[in-house]
Formats: sequence, C-alpha cells, structure tokens
Amino acid sequence: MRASVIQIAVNEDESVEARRRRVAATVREQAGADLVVLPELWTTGAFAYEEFGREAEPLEGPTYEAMAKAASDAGVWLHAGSIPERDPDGPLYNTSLVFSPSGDLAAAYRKIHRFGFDKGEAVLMGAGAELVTVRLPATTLGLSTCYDLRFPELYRGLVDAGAETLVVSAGWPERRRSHWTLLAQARAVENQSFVLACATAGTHAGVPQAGHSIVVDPWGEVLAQAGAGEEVLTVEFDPGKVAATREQFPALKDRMLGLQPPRRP
Ligand SMILES: O=C(O)CCC(=O)C(=O)O
Repeated sequence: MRASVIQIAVNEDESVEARRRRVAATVREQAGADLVVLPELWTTGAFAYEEFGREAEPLEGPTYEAMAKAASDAGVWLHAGSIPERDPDGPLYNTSLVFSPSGDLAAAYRKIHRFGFDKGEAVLMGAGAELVTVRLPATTLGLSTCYDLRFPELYRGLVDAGAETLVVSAGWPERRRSHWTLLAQARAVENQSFVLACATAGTHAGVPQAGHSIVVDPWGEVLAQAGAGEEVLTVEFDPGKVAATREQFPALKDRMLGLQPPRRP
C-alpha cells in the first residue's frame, strides 16, 4: 500500500482560497497512491482561533467540494484533514473528512479532545463523541486529530472497532515536537498498528509548527519522517504486518479489562 502524507505549510501570507487550490493540486499529483493524508485545520491554521468563526464552513462547503474533486481526479482515498465545520443546529466542530477514490464522502470525524484548556479550540468548538473507522480495500483506518494523540483510550477504542492503521491529522506546535514523535511511536507499539501522523509546517498566529510528519509500523519502527518544512512524505507499507505482529507477539490478547479501583483504607 502506498501513502502520501502531505505536510502543508500554513502561513498567514497566503489566502485560504489560494491554499485550497494549492492543496488540491498537490493531492492531484498523488495519483497512483492508495491513500493521501492532509493535516488538521489547514485552511485556517490550528492556532488561528480568530479565523475559526470567519472561515467556518458547512460540512459540504468549499473545502469539501475541492477535496472531493481532488480525490476523484487523483483516484485516491483522501483523508482531507479537518475543517472548522459550522453545524447549522449547533456549535463549530473540528471535523475531518475522508473521501473515496470516486469522490464520495466515506466518513466525517469530529475531534473528540479539544485543545486549549480554558481557551482557543476548547471554548470555540464543540466536542465530538463518536469514534470513526473507515474500511479501505487493504486496511481499516482509525481516525484521530492532534491533541487526541495524548489519549490512549481513544486508540484502544479504535482498535476494538477494527482499526489497523491509525491516522492522526494534526497542527502540532514545534515547542512540543519531542512529544509528537514519542506519542506516535507509543500509539503504534501499544496498539500494534500503523500510525500515519500528518502535521503542518510554517508559522501562523505566532506559533511555529512542528512539521516532522511521521509514519510508524506496528513494531514501532519509523518508516519515514518529514523535516520541518512543506513536504510530501511517500511511504510503501504492507498492511498484512498488523495481523502478523498481533499474531507473533499477541500482547493485545492479554488486556485485563474491568479492573477494580484501589480500596480505600
Ligand atoms: O497536545 C499538544 O501538545 C498539541 C495539541 C494541539 O495543538 C491541538 O490539538 O491542536
């Protein structure tokens, strides 16, 4: 299976519309790949909080239209990263879109863990509540977004739902880059799954982005990692390695569920 992880630079000197056109053209260039992955909130930038409301789109808005067409033009499965979604009946959501090679929407995932503690995304957006997997011909994707990476129980839920390839679409800050690489490898090892983690490059809202998108195999080996700038990371991997790893080292079968909390003295 061939995947292209597109690490987009999100800088303020480019309009959202220009970036949308540029990203669509880059997706089209990936014809021949099985799967293409984009980062989180690449229209606005994950830290450009003031832009969220201004650039929010209905689910089937301009980014949806452009990405659906790019997926079908290239004939690829496209994880189109996330958009600030305006729910007509509710708040904004940080919503990832996955398109099939014919350009149909295969899945939408609303980010469950919102970042910012008591500001930014945590107060501006609503929280998703549903785990999302997507069946591809060769593997099952489990979807997650950025800060989700810090919450291992989400990934266990995805694995229980059949995920074999964990996709993390992110806008991760440079300041915590070491956590990014460490957590991507940890999620791969503990879940015996591939991890495809796509981040942004550039600087927006004064926050330098980490870049360093990464692909990790179910044994925790790094198959490819990007540098700091804009880059397309192309990787070939054997989805059969998930079943082989889980069979040869069946740690997932040794989970002890339903543990009792400690007794009070
Ligand atoms: O957890 C982190 O360090 C970064 C998370 C983040 O930037 C996000 O979820 O947008």
